Amino acid sequence: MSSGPAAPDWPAAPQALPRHQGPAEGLPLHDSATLRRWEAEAARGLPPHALMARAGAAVARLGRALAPHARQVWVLAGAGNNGGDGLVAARLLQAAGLRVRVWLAAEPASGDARWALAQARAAGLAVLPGGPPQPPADLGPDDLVIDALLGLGLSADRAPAGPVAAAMDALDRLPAGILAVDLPSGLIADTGGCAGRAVRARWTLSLLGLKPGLWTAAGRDHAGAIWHEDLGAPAPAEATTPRLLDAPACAGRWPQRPHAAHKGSQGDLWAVGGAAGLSGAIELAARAGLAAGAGRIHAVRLDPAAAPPSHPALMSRTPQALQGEALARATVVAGCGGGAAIGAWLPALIHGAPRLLLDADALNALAADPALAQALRLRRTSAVLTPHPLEAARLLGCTTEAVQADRLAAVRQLAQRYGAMVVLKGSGSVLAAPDGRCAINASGNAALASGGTGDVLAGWIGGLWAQGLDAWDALRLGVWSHGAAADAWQADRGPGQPLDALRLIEALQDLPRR
Ligand SMILES: NC(=O)C1=CN([C@@H]2O[C@H](COP(=O)(O)OP(=O)(O)OC[C@H]3O[C@@H](n4cnc5c(N)ncnc54)[C@H](OP(=O)(O)O)[C@@H]3O)[C@@H](O)[C@H]2O)[C@@H](O)CC1
Ligand SMILES: [K+]
Repeated sequence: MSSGPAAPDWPAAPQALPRHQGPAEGLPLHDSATLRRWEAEAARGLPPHALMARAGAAVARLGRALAPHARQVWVLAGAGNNGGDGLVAARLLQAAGLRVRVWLAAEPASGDARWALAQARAAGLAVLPGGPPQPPADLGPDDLVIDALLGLGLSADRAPAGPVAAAMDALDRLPAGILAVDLPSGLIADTGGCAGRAVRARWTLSLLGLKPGLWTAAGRDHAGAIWHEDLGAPAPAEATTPRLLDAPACAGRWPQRPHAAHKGSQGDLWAVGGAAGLSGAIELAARAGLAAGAGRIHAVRLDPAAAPPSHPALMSRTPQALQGEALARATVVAGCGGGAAIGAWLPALIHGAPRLLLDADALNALAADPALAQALRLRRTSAVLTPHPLEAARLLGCTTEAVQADRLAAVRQLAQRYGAMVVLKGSGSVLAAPDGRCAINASGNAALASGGTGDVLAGWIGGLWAQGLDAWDALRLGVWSHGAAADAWQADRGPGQPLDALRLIEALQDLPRR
């Protein structure tokens, strides 16, 4: 007979899934209102406390896997159901033989969390609400900390104060890895903003459904590596539910390159910009289009005094060359380094280019001229806009802060207002189409925060689009692979180094096309 601790009563629940598993169009990302509704519906068909029991078991199981050498665990639990999940995990981890200490913010109010507390106490855990959050003195780097302070029930409009704030202070100073339950406490599930502040976790186990805020705005900096546990009740998704844009969502979507391909079969890309002093931007876009595999690349300088492209495979053109047959066949990337001069050419491009991507100064021209916006809306074929937050704010007539406060809402509004597909760049780029589809990009890192990487993105998307992909696929693949190239580059070097735009193009060429 075993003399060790009793085996924990792991309730039956599906294994936690690594994040790269899901349907081809991408894992659904659910907003908090939808999850609340779904939680209530799922709970109706289950025995009492089943969802919390499964959630806590999944947290305990993942914690054991992520910190296999942990000897002790410190669980910080709030007074809501997020804390209840933490209390279930605490009980199971203790039953598995770990030394467990629990700090509880206040006496729980909900029935589920009260049940979890009673079970924990019955199992011998000393849990007294309140008191200063004091970590175990000998907590080491291999040990585990569980952040169960705040989850989906966070009130976004008030910064944590009192005991919860004190617990967050304590979490800031710990040597051990932090596993956040459902969300890093303080992170706003729907937007990725922070309610004043948020915990920086090493790992997050997202429960029931994945939340958009884990991947955009401040989410990436706070969530660490993201895991998902659907609690045996995967939330249903609709066509307009945002999707996670990751490697599986892009697999098999690269343009075809048949053996008999020739430059005429791989599309004509025209990069239009290059005002005096800004010719580098257009060259970067054109080179990226070339790297993407477009057949013929034309670099159009709006100012004859601008330097011609230096890459020998690029054709230097005047804007007058882009009309008639050439325009009717073209994929046009307009605005990189375009200066104010691009505005005069936009009506013809909006009217005549079957595939049109607007970036940088073309977006500024669009924001300043309602007639251009109207012409864009009336186009019968797709257009793509690639604003960064400041350009998005100009296009929406609001502040950059307002755009960043709800990036998904902003990109959806842009897609509706301009009748175009839009990527709002920044940490966790968000994408939307006028028909309501949207996505959040999971790839990319801060190495991309350097001059010219946006020009590369525009040309890269254009180069993929020119080869016959549908606009939404070109946008999705282009955004994801741009970030994935930076991730591959960083994986070789570690974080902290910026990636210059020319090296980014090389990294894009090196990316396997699977
Ligand atoms: N839905 C699901 O998918 C499932 C949900 N499950 C779990 O339940 C969690 C949601 O639980 P929940 O609704 O009880 O809310 P929760 O996150 O514990 O927060 C409430 C507590 O926080 C406090 N508080 C709030 N804002 C604050 C602030 N700014 N600053 C300071 N305090 C603040 C608030 O205090 P009060 O407002 O009452 O003063 C109250 O004490 C979810 O994330 C998941 O872990 C799973 O068990 C099963 C499936
Ligand atoms: K949490």
